Amino acid sequence: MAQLIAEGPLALFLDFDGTLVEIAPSPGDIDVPEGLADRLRGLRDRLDGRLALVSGRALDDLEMHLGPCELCRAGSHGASRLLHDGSRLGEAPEGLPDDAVAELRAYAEKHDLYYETKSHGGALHFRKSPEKREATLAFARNFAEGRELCVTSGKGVAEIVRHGATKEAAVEAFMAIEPFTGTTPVFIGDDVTDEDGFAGAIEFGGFGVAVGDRISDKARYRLASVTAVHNWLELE
Ligand SMILES: O=P(O)(O)OC[C@H]1O[C@H](O[C@H]2O[C@H](CO)[C@@H](O)[C@H](O)[C@H]2O)[C@H](O)[C@@H](O)[C@@H]1O
Repeated sequence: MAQLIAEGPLALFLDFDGTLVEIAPSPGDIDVPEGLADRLRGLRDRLDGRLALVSGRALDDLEMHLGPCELCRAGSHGASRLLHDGSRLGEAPEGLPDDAVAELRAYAEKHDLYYETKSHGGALHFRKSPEKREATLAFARNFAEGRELCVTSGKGVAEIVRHGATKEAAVEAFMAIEPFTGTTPVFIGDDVTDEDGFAGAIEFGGFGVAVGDRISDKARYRLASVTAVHNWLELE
């Protein structure tokens, strides 16, 4: 980090689950290291404000776990973006219609999955029953077809999202404004949707860093674990 910062102005984009916090059996079970928000604010200051969290979670969910964070942040896979002072960057995300949510909930209940409401879509979690992966993804794809929605898959989850809700779009939105613009972006993430974030970083002359074992198509570097991320970012 110190070497990169010394080489030129750097912007950091950080995924949340699986990157800053360990994956847990269900979304509400994560263990957020004490003082994480404080340490991220320290890193933000070290980067003169050029740090943004980019998560699949809805922003209110992210803040429920982190506390008021005063960081630039994108939630809902990039669809909802706030600046560090809480002002909005771009449009607010649009939720799914009530009948669509009811149908997704009913499917989750019937198949004993956890349904997570998102401000831009919904997520069917099958982490506790990995054998349900293919059937859940097939249902989600079929559901999205014809509704102008699309499906993203992640670790133990099938998510129904609106088109354009990508981490690449989030990187592009932040890189278009001060203090990010003209700097070199680095995106760190562990999951499939982070590939879009890596693409966004590459677009602006930067690079991606993959976390964990997942084979990445686009990342230039790898960090082995959440602990390695904390060490590299000097968040300890
Ligand atoms: O982009 P991220 O910040 O990494 O968010 C991706 C998804 O994270 C959450 O689900 C994942 O983490 C859960 C807790 O560790 C885990 O139980 C689940 O299996 C994972 O898919 C979150 O619930 C989703 O909304 C995010 O999209």
